[in-house]
Amino acid sequence: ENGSAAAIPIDPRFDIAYVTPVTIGTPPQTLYLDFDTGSSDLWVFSSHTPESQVRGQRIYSPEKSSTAKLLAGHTWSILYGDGSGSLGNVYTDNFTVGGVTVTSQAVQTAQQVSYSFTSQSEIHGLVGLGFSTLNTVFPNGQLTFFDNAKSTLDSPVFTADLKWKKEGTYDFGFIDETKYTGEITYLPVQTDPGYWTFTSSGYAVGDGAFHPASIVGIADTGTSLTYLPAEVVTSYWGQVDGAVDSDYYGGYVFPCSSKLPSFTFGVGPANITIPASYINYAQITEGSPVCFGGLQSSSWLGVNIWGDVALKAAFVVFNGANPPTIGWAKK
Ligand SMILES: O=C(CCCl)NNC1=[NH+]CCN1
Repeated sequence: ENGSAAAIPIDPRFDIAYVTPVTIGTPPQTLYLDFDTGSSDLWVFSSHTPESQVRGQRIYSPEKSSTAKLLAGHTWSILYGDGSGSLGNVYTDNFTVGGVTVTSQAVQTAQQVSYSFTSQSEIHGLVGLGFSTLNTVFPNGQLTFFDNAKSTLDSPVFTADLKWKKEGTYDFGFIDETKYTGEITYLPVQTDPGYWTFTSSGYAVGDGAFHPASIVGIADTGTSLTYLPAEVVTSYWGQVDGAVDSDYYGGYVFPCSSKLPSFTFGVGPANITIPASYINYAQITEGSPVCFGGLQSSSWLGVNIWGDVALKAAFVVFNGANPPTIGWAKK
């Protein structure tokens, strides 16, 4: 059975993250979760989360679900690239997204969450869509929702159609031809250690020359911005009046009044262009004349991340066949 679910930006001002409605248990409990191709744990705020760490989030209460079963002796603990994290224990229960149901999905209930999760009331947990090898449940790693659902889908794929300051969609099991233009370019995926890792064929700043390069990075719906090698982002921000790489603000900032170029990245023989407006990410604080860039250096990260700023410029196919591939199309 295929499915389709909304990807809703959690903030009307800028696209920090996108959440998608899911139901868990019997009777169904609805939560809004952040679908994250950059990790592989499905965890939720729960009745096991200390109330001091819950600030407006909906919670999953396994004790209120007749189909919930404790996965005895199993725990989990995850740390994300941005320093946020959470930990807890594990149940299995019925899990439905956009009409696709997995019975006995591992649902990781949080017993601790870091402050950045506590402070974001619109995110009630995450659904990892990376490869299951990254799952942190101990002693037995669990399968992602997509790995569990794959065999019931018409095709072992899911697609991301994220949008700038608008609601997009995640589709499961099929490719909706109305959501993109031209052809989809498929690239090989390196599945070790478990991210959707692919190699971009280069970049261009605005209308400038295309620079062939091999940029190895991950397609990560769970990261807001895009982090690329220092020489790439330096050549981009060098074209922006007043842009500086600020230690104080923790990245490239620029005068909100400055004109930004677009950014184009290669996907095989094709390319995707990120409009300048997507890279004008946000004012430092409400009303500030200082703006924070959506394109930042990856040098401190150790990995290049094609986050939402890049993904929302494309229609992206996460093909879970053997071998997996990733498809990119303009839209
Ligand atoms: O952790 C990462 C980066 C992996 Cl290199 N992405 N996913 C995510 N989820 C919450 C914050 N970031």
